[in-house]
Amino acid sequence: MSESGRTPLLQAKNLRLGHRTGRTREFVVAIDSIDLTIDTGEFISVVGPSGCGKTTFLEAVAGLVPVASGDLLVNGTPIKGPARNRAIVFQSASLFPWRTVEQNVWFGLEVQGRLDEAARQRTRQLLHTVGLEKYMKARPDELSGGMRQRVNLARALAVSPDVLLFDEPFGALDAMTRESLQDELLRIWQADPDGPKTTAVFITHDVTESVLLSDRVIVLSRNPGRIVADVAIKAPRPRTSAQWRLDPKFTEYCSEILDALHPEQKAARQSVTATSTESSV
Ligand SMILES: Nc1ncnc2c1ncn2[C@@H]1O[C@H](COP(=O)(O)OP(=O)(O)OP(=O)(O)O)[C@@H](O)[C@H]1O
Repeated sequence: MSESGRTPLLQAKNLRLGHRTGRTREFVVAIDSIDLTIDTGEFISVVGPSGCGKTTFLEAVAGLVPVASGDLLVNGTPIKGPARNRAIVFQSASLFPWRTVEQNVWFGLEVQGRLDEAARQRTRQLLHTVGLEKYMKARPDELSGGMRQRVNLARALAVSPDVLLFDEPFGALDAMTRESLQDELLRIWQADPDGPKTTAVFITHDVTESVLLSDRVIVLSRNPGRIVADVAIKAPRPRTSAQWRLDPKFTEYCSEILDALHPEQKAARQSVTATSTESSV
């Protein structure tokens, strides 16, 4: 059990990650000496400068990048490779163009040999949740970028993973679509009255997005990535986007995270009286 009394879903202990590159296969460190515990049901965002190792961390949790040293555990078990209990939502929706929307959503269940009536029912329910039930029979090329990303999200949720990994899922969308999908994700995440069963690790460059969605925001330093701040976002759930964005505490959290990201700019930021909350790393 962790301090919160909840079961740790994910644990990193003195974790070091990197990549072998070039002809000499030289090891380049991406993440260094990270200690992190994530509880079941928590929504965690990871922010940090470009190249600090956010994607590398996510890929290691997905089992796509090996652990160089230290430990990386899911449910107390070392991660050795990809597994059913972890699903990724990438920046660009990687849908099969020849399959309909519903066939894309139930793809993971089909691969697992679980495509029964309950799976079809779950698919319909998820498409209703993401507002796409009318498009069940459509092909991906008939959808907008935002709609495709909704299908992507429904597909990841369909396999009921223990942990859902988001690699800047809204990064390629225009500002309005991004905001509406952020609101939607917030709603979906809080839809279960017993609390979310899925744990989320969400990579983003957008500080406001991290504060909007998360229970905690982890701030990484420049390459190699080390944790420089772990900010608990104490906003009650269910929270609504419109209400939470206008709360003065929302701006305070954004400033705290920006200060951790760019300590050299802290004094300049404090001298600006009217600060904008639309901030990217
Ligand atoms: N496949 C790879 N082979 C070699 N080096 C890599 C590979 N992928 C990433 N790196 C290096 O590892 C470091 C961390 O990269 P990573 O993509 O994890 O950072 P990031 O924080 O996600 O960056 P960004 O925000 O720009 O997406 C960088 O120095 C990068 O050049």
